[in-house]
Parts: sequence; structure tokens; C-alpha cells
Amino acid sequence: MAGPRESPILETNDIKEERREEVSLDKNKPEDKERERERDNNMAPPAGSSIHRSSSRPQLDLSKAAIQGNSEERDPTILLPNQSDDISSHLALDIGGSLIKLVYFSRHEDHSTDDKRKKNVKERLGISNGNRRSYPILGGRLHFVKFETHKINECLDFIYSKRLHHGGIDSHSWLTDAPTNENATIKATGGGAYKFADFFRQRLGVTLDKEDEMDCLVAGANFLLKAIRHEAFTHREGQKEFVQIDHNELFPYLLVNIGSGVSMIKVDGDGKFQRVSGTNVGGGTYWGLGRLLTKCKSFDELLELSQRGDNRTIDMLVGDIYGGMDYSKIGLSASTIASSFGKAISENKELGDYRPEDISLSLLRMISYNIGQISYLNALRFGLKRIFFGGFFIRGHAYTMDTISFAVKFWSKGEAQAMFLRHEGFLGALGAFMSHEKHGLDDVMVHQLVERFPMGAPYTGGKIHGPPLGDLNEKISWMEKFVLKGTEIIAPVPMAPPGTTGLGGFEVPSSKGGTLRSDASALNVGVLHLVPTLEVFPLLADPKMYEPNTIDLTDHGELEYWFTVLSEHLPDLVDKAVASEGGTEDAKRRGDAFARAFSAHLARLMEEPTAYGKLGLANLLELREECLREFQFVDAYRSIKQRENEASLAVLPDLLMELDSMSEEARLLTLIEGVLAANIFDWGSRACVDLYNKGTIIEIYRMSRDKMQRPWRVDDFDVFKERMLGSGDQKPRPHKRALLFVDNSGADVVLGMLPLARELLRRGTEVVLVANSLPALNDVTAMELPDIVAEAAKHCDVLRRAAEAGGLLVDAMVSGQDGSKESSSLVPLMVVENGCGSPCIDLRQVSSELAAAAKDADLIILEGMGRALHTNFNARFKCNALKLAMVKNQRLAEKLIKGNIYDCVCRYEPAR
Ligand SMILES: CC(C)(COP(=O)(O)O)[C@@H](O)C(=O)NCCC(=O)O
Ligand SMILES: [Mn+2]
Repeated sequence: MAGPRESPILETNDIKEERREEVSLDKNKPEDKERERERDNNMAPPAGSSIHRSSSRPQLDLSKAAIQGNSEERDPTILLPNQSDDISSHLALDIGGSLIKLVYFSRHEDHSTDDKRKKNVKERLGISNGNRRSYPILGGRLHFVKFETHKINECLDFIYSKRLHHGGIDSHSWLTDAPTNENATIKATGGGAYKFADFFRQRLGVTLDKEDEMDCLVAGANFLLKAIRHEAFTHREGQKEFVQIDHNELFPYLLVNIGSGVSMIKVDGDGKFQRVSGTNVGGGTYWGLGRLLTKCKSFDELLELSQRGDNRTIDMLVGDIYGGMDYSKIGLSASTIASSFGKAISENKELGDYRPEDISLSLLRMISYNIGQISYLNALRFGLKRIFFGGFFIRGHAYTMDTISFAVKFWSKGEAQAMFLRHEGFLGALGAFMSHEKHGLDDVMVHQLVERFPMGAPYTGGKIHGPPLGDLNEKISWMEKFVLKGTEIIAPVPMAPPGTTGLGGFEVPSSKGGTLRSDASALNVGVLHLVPTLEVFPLLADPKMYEPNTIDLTDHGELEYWFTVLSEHLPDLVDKAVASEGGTEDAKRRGDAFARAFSAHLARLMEEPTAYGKLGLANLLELREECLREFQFVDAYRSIKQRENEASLAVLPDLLMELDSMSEEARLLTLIEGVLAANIFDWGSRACVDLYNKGTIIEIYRMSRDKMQRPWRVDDFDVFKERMLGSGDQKPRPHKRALLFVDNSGADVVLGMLPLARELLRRGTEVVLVANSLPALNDVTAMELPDIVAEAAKHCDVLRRAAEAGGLLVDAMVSGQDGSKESSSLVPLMVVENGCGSPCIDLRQVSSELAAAAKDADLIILEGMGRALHTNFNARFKCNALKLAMVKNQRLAEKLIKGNIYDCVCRYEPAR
């Protein structure tokens, strides 16, 4: 492979053009002044971030960061207008004795278009930053990669190929056209920051800016524990359980970092810590001794071996001493290790007589127990109850974690708790990254980070093929390669070249027979997307207690069932996706790669459900959409959605006439029935898709409505009706504002939710239609809704006036036809995006637009299985809430409502 100096620089002319445009912004030209002003107006600082620009040190300045881009785009952008020229702060390194850990930040170019809907909504909702957008994904991402230290050249090649030493090839920004800055610095910690300083200078022309290792470890751990929801977990008897850590109760704790050696640090706060102990018996000891004793070629190989080992052949157990008996008086079972390697003294055997597998396991247990015990003693010394273990010795290895947990539990008699970190090996590197003054990361909140698990690796066969991470063609051929090999893929997230350890490589032999998987240390850390505009939905009654998922996938039967459902749905989904892109050869290739990638994710999760953090059904459904987007399927159900919208809009006038002829009470019931009946149009449900072959949309809609019979399986309609219409002479005050979380396109939104919205508007309630930011199945998106509303408004004065008042019909030429001239109130109808691209909704991470709309809302209506049943069924709100859905899955119906497929849920819960 070419050395760093000779590596080609990957750059296209287009990129250069765009950069030039940005660079040429001339403050003296009037049009440029205008652009600059607009940019300033459009980009408000992310909520809660304190903004300073450092005077001299390199930094990643997130102040006035704005998410921009077109929602059709794969990688929308975060624009960092205040980013200084020196962007070497994109990268930080932790160069340890065995491994180099690398954390880097990437971002993407802006291609924003102005969206009138957004501007209008923001004006109405009083959001000042007129152009701030939120997406489930965006251009600001933190990546985690590692290399073996003795392969430092690979690390340098990687840094060079991605141009991380002076900005990053992903960051097609106005900043990166600069030639390599000879004064560029890279933050680095670990002993190698000293040892390899000259090497980095010679090879990359950069200076390593050294940061203290302990400072970095603590900063990294504190960041992870505060900013990432499912970071810490316990591990007992092979079971991982994520622990929710309250920020206010985080300190003090003991941080045990197990690298080559071991450090034990008492952490009392941000930057407040003391190294209280350590041990020289650590990861280096295991690897060093193991290498001598087993002839293994790598740490991971040694760990792999241990998985097939039996330490009883070497360790002296209590039972060996007590004739197979427990020593129960002091609480020791016969299987307890009395003396590690103790059997070797009493037997007349040579090294070659022992199996390397057994040696490796014995060694692993010896070192893990020892570390667990010393950690416990130090926790005891300072009265600490929580011990977090980090460092690459652990490598997500179940046996290691179980052994350490056992030691801590055993010696503390259950008083202290051992916890592990998903990003265990990256504490130092993250801390070094954070050490850049005011790059904004220290202000990041849990809800602003979204972790994604892309296939993403551009590497095969141990070589960097470039272009770097994210290139579609590379990904596809990478997936195809595994077809040719005819191998089962069960580790979908390799992110570093095989030959490095931990994160990657299908090439690494499996611990389980012939299948290919990432090595034993499968770390499963994804890419962290920073989305500063995400917020917690303000109407949640108790955000800390909120759990979006209803179905618990830790139940293995449940997990198996949903995996089968999703796998069986896959061929049909691929057909739709390929057809949506014109059925071209390219689309077929991508479709195939998508199917493989998603199956690989499923298989990986089936093997280890907690591999990507806590797993709920919503995560699985979202993963599928994300995976489609990764292979650039913009909207698989586009044409189905269009067809169903048109068919439904054609019958809307008749429905509205029918409704208008009814009494108030009958109308409300018919409207709710209509919503439930129309929720049958769900292309994610196997049963429903089978139904669609049996008739036209309108026929199915009629059939569904005809079958509506009260009482529904969950039926709170009468309570809702009372709140809406009152009882006797008492007329209740109308709701001020209702948020309607809409679901599917076609009849669902046109014949179900829009007529309900119209009723609310008529009663003087402002209505906000809340729709997806990005497509998911046949769900309607916020981008599509204004056109649908405009069409509907042609047949309805109420909708037209409200949509005009809400700024939805700026361009539409609409004239009313339904003759319902009554109550010409000017309550607005608005559309906001929810910040999601999934059939479900996690209300801990919604768009700032939705959060703003929620401020004045006193009624929310959640519609559909995804939003009201799979997620949020148990959610409680500060305002009145109505949950409406038809259950289109037999198993869910039985489990959730003890009913049957096509049963309905109308759950009304008054404000808490
Ligand atoms: C994906 C869905 C949640 C979408 O339902 P919706 O929110 O549109 O009502 C639902 O179709 C579903 O759970 N499907 C998988 C189960 C099945 O095929 O029966
Ligand atoms: Mn849906």
C-alpha cells in the first residue's frame, strides 16, 4: 500500500466548486452581506449550549450551528459558521501500549433549500431561528476506530486517506481547501503521544498536542455517562442490563481503566478526580503471558481461545483440595478457584501437555478476578458503590465481564456494583477530543445524540480501498463479496480494517464454528450523530420514567417472533424499494445489498439483542428505515402513497357531505370510527397487504368502516365525547390547540385524520398535524402534507381558511365548494415535522418545531400502531391524550388488548 505521503487525495471537481463559492463570501458586496445576515438570522445557537470562541487553540465551534439540507438528501448537513480555519480538532488519538484509539468528527456540505412551510410554521409558533431544521440524521458525527499500535502505519494511512490531519475529506466544507497546515496539531493522549510524536511529524507533518491520560479518561467517562442513554450496563451470567444513570447522582464513582496496566481513579466530578490505585497485572499481562504460553498471534486470538477453554485442567479448585467437596464454612464452593495455575505444580506435565485454550482461560480468569478484587478493595476504601470498568482489555467479552462482576459481587457481598461501558476503549481518545476548548461537546445533552449503526466500512482484505467511509459503491461491493463467499454474515458493523482488533472485520475467524463475525471483542459502537435541534417532548408527564417501547424484546420468544416478521417482509420491501427507483440495475444491486445488510443486522441482534444498546421493537423498525436510507432508497412507498392519496381525495367531498348531515354527537362518533377504519391502510402489516389484493382502496375502506362496531376492544369514546361535547346543557370550552400525530398516507390521513382535524378547527381548536421528517413505510411526511391539505381544501372552506391562517396555502389557488360557511374562525391548521424517520416515535427526541408547537397544546392525538401501540401506549402526558389505532397483527392484539387482529383501540387519558 502506498505510504501516507503518496496516497491519492480523493476530491472531485464539484466539491472544489462548492468550496470556492463558500470561500468567496465577500462581506463588502451587498448581496454577500445579505447572505451573511440571512445566515446569521437562520442559525441560532443550539439550546443550552454556551458559546465561546477560543482565541488561540484549535476548536470545533458549534456556536450558531444549523442543520441544513434537503430532507430528500441522504446526509443532511450541519453548518458551522463559526468554525475556525484550523480544524485539526476533528481528530483525537489515544496511543496506548497495544492499541491506538481514534475519535474523529465528520460533517457534510450544505445544500439547503428554503421551505415555506417551515418558515410559516416557525413564524406562527414564534420560533426565532427561522431556518433551523431537524432531522433524524445530520452531518455532524463522531466516529470511533482503533488500530493495533504495532501497525501504526495503517493508522497513519487511515488518517491521511480521510485527511483528518487537516480537516477531513467528508467535510466538503469551505474550510478544507487549505493545503496541509504545517502547524497543524492533533490532540493525543497515552504514552504513544510522546513515543510517536516525531513519527507523526515526519509522516503527516502534524504536531501531537499531548493531553494528560488521567484527565482524558475521566473526561471521556463523564461525557459518555452523561450524554449517552445506554452507555453503562451490568453483566451477570451472560446477561447485559443497561443502567440508567441520573446525572445528579453520578458522582462519586470508581473508574477502573484496564489497558496494558490498570488505573483506579476516584471520580468526584468534572475534572475532579484522584488516581487512588492501580495494578501492573492488566491487559498487557494477559496478552504477554498468553503469547508466550500459547503462541497466539493476537490478543483477540487469545480471547477466542479462552472461549473454548476449560480452566479446571490447570487451576487448582477448592474441590481439588477438599476431595470434591465445598468448603461451605467459609462460603467457598468446590468449583471456586483456590489457586490459579495451581494444578500445574502437582502434575508431571510440560507446557505442551496443556491445551492453549485452557491456558488462555485460566489466565483470563486469574487476571479478571484479581482486577475485580483490587477494585472492590478500593471502592471499599472510599465508600464507593459504583465501579465502572473501561479499557480495551474487556472488549465486550462476556466471560471477562462476568468474572469481574462475580469478583466485585462476591467480595462486596452484593454491596458494590460492577458496570461496564459500551465505549469502554475510547475513554481516553474521547477525553482528548473533548479537551479542545469549547468545541461544544461538553454541552451536548442525551437527547441530542443519535447512535446509528451503518455498514459503512470501505475496507476489504486488510487494505484501505478508499474512498473513505460512506461511499455507496464500496459498501455494495463489500456486501456482494460476502455473497460470493457464500458465508453467513452475522456481524454487520465492521468499521475498521480487519487486522485491527475490536471493531471490525468479517475476515476474523469466528468463535462459533464456520460463520464469519467480528472478533470476540465485537464492540458494537456505532456512529454518534449530533443533532442539536432535538428536544424532549415537553408534554411528557414524567420524562425520566418514559420508556417509548411497549414490547419488551428481552423476552426471547418475542424477539424471535418480530425477527421472523421482519425477515419475511423483506423480499416484498426490496421489490417496492427497487421499483421506487425505476427498477434499474443499479437499484437492484442496491436492493440486494440492503437486504443483506439488514439481514446481517437482524442476525447480529438475534445473537446478541443488546449489541446496539437497549433493544425495543421501535429500534428494529427504525433500523430497517435507516438501512434503506444507507443504500439510498429515498422513499420505497412513494408511488403507493401517491396512488392512495389520489383515490382518497376523490371521495373526500362525499364523506364531508355525509358528515355535515349528521348531528354533532353522531358526527364525532363517525369521525373516530373513520380514523380507526382508515388505519387499516398499513403497508407494514403482512395481513393488511394480503387484504389489499382483494379490492380497491375505497372498497376496503368501506368494508373496514362497515365492520366498526362498538364497544371497541379499548373504548374510552364516551369519556372523550363528554370532554368534547359536554353533558346536558354544559358546553365545555374547546381545546386551545391539538397535536395530531398522523400515520399513513391515503385514506388514513385523508379520510380519517383530516376530517377529524376539520371538526376540531370548526370548534375553535388550533390543529397541528405532526408528521414524519423522513419517509417510513407508507407514512405521510411533513413535506407531503401541505399538498394533500391543499387538495382537500379545494373541497372544504373550513380546511381552506384554517390552512391559510396556518400559512399552509401560500401558493395554492383554492376555492371552497362544500358550502359550509359557518364559523369562519381563524384558527390555524399547521404542519410540523416530528424529527423522526420511523413508523414509531420516541418522544425523548423530537424536532424543536414539534417541541415549540407542544407548548400551547392541551390535546394530543396519537394515531396508528407504531405511534400509539408499539410506542407510547403506556406514555402519560401533561395534557389530554387520545390514542387511536387498529391492531393489524394477531399476536400484538392478543398480547396487548387480549383481542384479535383488526380490533380497535380508542384510549382517552385526561391530563395528569
Ligand atoms: C410497522 C407498523 C407498526 C406500522 O403500523 P401503523 O403505525 O402504520 O399503524 C405495523 O405495520 C407493524 O407492526 N407491522 C409488522 C407486523 C405485521 O406484519 O403483522
Ligand atoms: Mn404507518
